[in-house]
Amino acid sequence: MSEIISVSGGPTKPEIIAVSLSKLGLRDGDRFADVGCGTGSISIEATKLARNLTIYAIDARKEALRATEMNFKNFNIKNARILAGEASDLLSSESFTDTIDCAFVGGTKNIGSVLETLVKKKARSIVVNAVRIETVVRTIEAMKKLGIFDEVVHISVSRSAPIAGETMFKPENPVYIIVGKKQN
Ligand SMILES: C[S@@+](CC[C@H](N)C(=O)[O-])C[C@H]1O[C@@H](n2cnc3c(N)ncnc32)[C@H](O)[C@@H]1O
Repeated sequence: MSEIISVSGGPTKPEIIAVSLSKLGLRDGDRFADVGCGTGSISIEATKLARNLTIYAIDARKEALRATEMNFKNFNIKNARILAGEASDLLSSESFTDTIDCAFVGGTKNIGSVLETLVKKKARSIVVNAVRIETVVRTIEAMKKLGIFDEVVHISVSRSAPIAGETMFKPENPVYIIVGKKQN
C-alpha cells in the first residue's frame, strides 16, 4: 500500500478521520465534497465506506492540490474532480451545477459562506473539523442560523511512544468535530 504524500496541515490523523466520517453517514452513490482537501486523505478514506462516490476535492493551495492529485493516483481514486480555489466561490459559481449530498470541511476559511453554499447545494450532512475555539463558535453560530446544527464532539487523542524500553502516551492537539444535518 502507498504512503500518503503529506502537506502542511495534513493528513488529518486517522482517529479524527474515523469519527468525522462516521458522523457524516456517507451512502453509496453520494456526491461528496472534501473542502480544504489538503492531501486528499479524507476522500481516500471515504471511498472505503461507500461505493461509487463522486468526489469534489477542493483546495485554495497549489501544493495541496498537487499532493491530492498524486495521492488520488497512488490510491487509485476514481470519479474525482480536483478543484482549485476558494470553496464558496467554486461551489456557488454558475459553472458548478451539481448538487452535493455530504461534505467534510477541513479548511475553515470563510466558513459562514462555505456552509451557506453547501446548504444551497442541498447537502444533507456536513462535518467540520476545527482546532481554534473561535472557529468552533463561528461554525456553531452559522449552522444554527442555517437550521442545521446537530452536535459538537471534542476529541483528544494520546498516542503510545517508546520510553526507556517501555511505553508512555503523548497527547496530540485536540480537534472539535462539528456536525450539521439537514432537518426533515
Ligand atoms: C488542515 S488542512 C486539511 C487537511 C486535510 N483534511 C488532509 O487530510 O490532508 C486545511 C486545508 O484547507 C484549505 N482551505 C481552507 N479554507 C479553504 C477554503 N475556504 N477554500 C478552499 N480551501 C480552503 C487550506 O489551503 C488547507 O490546505
